[in-house]
Amino acid sequence: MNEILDGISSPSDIKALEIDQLNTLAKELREYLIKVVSNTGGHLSSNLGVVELTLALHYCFNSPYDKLIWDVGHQTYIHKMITGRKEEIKTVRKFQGLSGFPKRAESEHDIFETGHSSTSISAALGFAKARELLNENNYVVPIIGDGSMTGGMAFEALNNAGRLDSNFIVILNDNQMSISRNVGGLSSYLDTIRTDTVYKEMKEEVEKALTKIPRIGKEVVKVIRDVKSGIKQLVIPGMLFEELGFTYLGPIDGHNISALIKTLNQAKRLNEPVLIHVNTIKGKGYKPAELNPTKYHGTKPFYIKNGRPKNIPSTDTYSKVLGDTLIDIADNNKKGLVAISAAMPEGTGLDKFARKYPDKFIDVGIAEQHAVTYAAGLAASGIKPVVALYSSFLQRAYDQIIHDVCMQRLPVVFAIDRAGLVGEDGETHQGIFDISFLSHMPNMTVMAPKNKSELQSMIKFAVDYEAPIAIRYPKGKASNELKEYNEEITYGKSEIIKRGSKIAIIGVGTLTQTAYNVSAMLEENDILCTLINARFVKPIDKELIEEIANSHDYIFTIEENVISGGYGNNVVKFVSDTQVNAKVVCIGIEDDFIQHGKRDELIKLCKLDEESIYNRIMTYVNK
Ligand SMILES: Cc1ncc(C[n+]2csc(CCOP(=O)(O)OP(=O)(O)O)c2C)c(N)n1
Ligand SMILES: CC(=O)[C@@H](O)[C@H](O)COP(=O)(O)O
Ligand SMILES: [Mg+2]
Repeated sequence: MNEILDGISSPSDIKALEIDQLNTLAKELREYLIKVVSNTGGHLSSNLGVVELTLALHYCFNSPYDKLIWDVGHQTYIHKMITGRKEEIKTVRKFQGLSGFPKRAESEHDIFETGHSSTSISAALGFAKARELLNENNYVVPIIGDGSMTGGMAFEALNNAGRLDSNFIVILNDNQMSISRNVGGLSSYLDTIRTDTVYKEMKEEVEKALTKIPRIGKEVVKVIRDVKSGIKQLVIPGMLFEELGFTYLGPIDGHNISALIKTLNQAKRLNEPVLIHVNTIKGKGYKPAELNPTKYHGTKPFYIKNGRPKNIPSTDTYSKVLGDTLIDIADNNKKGLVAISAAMPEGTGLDKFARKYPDKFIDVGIAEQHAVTYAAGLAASGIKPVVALYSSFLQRAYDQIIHDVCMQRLPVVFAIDRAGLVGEDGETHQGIFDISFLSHMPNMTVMAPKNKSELQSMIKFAVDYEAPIAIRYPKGKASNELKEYNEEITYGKSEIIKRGSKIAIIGVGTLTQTAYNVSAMLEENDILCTLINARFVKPIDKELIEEIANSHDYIFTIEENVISGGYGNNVVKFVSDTQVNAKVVCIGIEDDFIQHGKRDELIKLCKLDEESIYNRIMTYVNK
C-alpha cells in the first residue's frame, strides 16, 4: 500500500501534488522500482538517480503535448511508471513485456525511441522546428546524461541549437558517471562548475535577479548574459554552453524537487535555448547502487537486502576472453598494442587490461566514430590498435571504418562484442547487421569463432595481421564445445568438422555448435552431412565452397545476422557465379527488428534453434 503512488495513473495526477507529497511519491517510486528491478533485472542506478527529476519534469510540463525526449532511454522506468505503466513495469525487458527503452507503441508519452546515446538534442531540434512549422506552442525538452554528452552527435546538435530564437530546454543530468566513471575534458569541466563556490555565489545573485523579472525579453536576456559573461571571464574561463548560445542555469541539486521546479519554471520563461545543469547521484536511495553504480547500471535480478545476484553470473564470458588474451599478448611484449573502448571497459572485458596496462588503454567516452578514426591514426603510426565495441554501437562508425581504416588498408583490429542477439536490451541493441555492413567493405577481413579457444586464436591471429580485420562474438558465457576441433587458423580458410554427402551445413561463429547438434539429429535419421565452421566470414573460403557445391545437393548456411548481405548471401552469389549445381539455403534473421526477451526465446523466435533448423533442413531432404 503506497500513500501517493497508488493514486497516480497519469502525469496529471502529479500536478495536483504538494512538494511534500512529491517527496513522499519519490520515496515510494524508489522502493517500487527497487522491488521490480530486483526481480526483472535492468538499468537500476540511472533510474534511481532521476526520480525527482522525472517528477519535476512531469509536474512542470504537459506530456505528451510538451516533448520530453530521453537520451539513451535506459532511465525511463520512472517515466513509464507515472505515465500509466506502473503494473506493466513488472514485465520490463521480458519477452513481450515492456521495453527497457522508450517505445512509441507503448505509450503516447514515449515520443521518440532510443537505446543508443547522444541523439536526444538532435531529435528535440526536429521537434522544435516542427513546432515552428506547425505553429504550435509546446516546450521541447531533451534530457541527456553527462556520459551521453561525450558523444559527438550531442555537440553537433548543441552547435545547431545555440542559434535558436525560441524556447528549447536541454536538461544535462550530471551524475559524473557514464556506465563507469565518466571521462574526458567535458567531465572535468562539469566538475569545475560543480565545485566552484565563488562562481556559484555570483551565479545565485544573477539568478535571483532573473526570477524577479516576469517575462524575459531579448534585451534583458542580453544584459543578463553580459553580466554572466563578466562573471565567467573572472571565474570560469570560457563557459562552454553560454559560448555556444545557451543560457546556462545551474548546477541544481537534482534531488531537490522544489529547486528543480523553480528552475524549470524559470527556463520556461526564456525565448531561447537554455541548458539546465542538474547534479544527481547515480544509484540514489539504494546503498549498494550508490556505492557501486557501475555494478547496478544494468543488473541481473538481485536480493534487495544485500544486493547479491539471485543467480551467480558467469564470469567466463567471451568479453573476458578478449581482455585476458590481450593481457597475454601485452605480457609477451607486444610493444605497440593499444586497446580502445568507447565508454564500456567492463562490458567489453577490457577493465582488467586497463588496470594492468593503463598506458595502453584508452577510453574515449561514448564516441564510437572517434574511437575508430583514433585507431586509424594509431595504426598509421605503426601502433596496433584493438577497438572493442558492441556490434550495434559499431553501426555508428560505418563511414569511419570505410573511409579512415579500409581505404588506407590500416591494420586496425575490431573486437566486435555482443554480435548476434543480445536479449533483454532488445531492438536497439541486437548485433545483427555487422556481417552485412562489414562484408561489403574492400580490404576488410571478418572472422567469427565457434568457441572460446578459437576466439583466443583469432585475437592472436588478428593482432599479427597487417590490414583491417574484425572478429565478431556473442554476449555471454564462453562455451568451449567442439574444442577438439582446433586446426590452426589459416587466412581465408574454413574448418571442416565432418564429412558427409548430399547435405552440407556451414555454421558461422558459435552457431557452428548449433549446426553440430543439428547434424547429430540428422544422423539419427541416417543423414550424414558435411559440417563446416566458416571461421572467415569474409573472404569466404571459395575453394572449399566450390568443392562442396560440386559434391552436395544442398548447402545450408547458418548465421546470427540478418540474411540480407550476410554470409549466406555471399555464398549464394559465389555458387551462382560459378554455375555449380548445389542449392544454397540461407538461414539467418529475416528482414526485421527483433524485440527484447531472453536470448534463448529470441533464438527460437528467429528460428535459429536446433529444432527449427532441423525441421527446415528436413523439408528439403523430404522434397
Ligand atoms: C552509442 C552508444 N554507445 C554506448 C552505449 C552504452 N551506454 C548506455 S548508457 C551509457 C552511459 C550513459 O551515461 P549517461 O548518459 O551519463 O547516463 P547515466 O547512465 O549516467 O544515467 C552507455 C555508455 C549506448 N547506449 N549507445
Ligand atoms: C543502455 C545501454 O546501452 C547499456 O547499458 C547496455 O544495456 C549494456 O549492455 P550489456 O548489459 O550487454 O553490457
Ligand atoms: Mg551520467
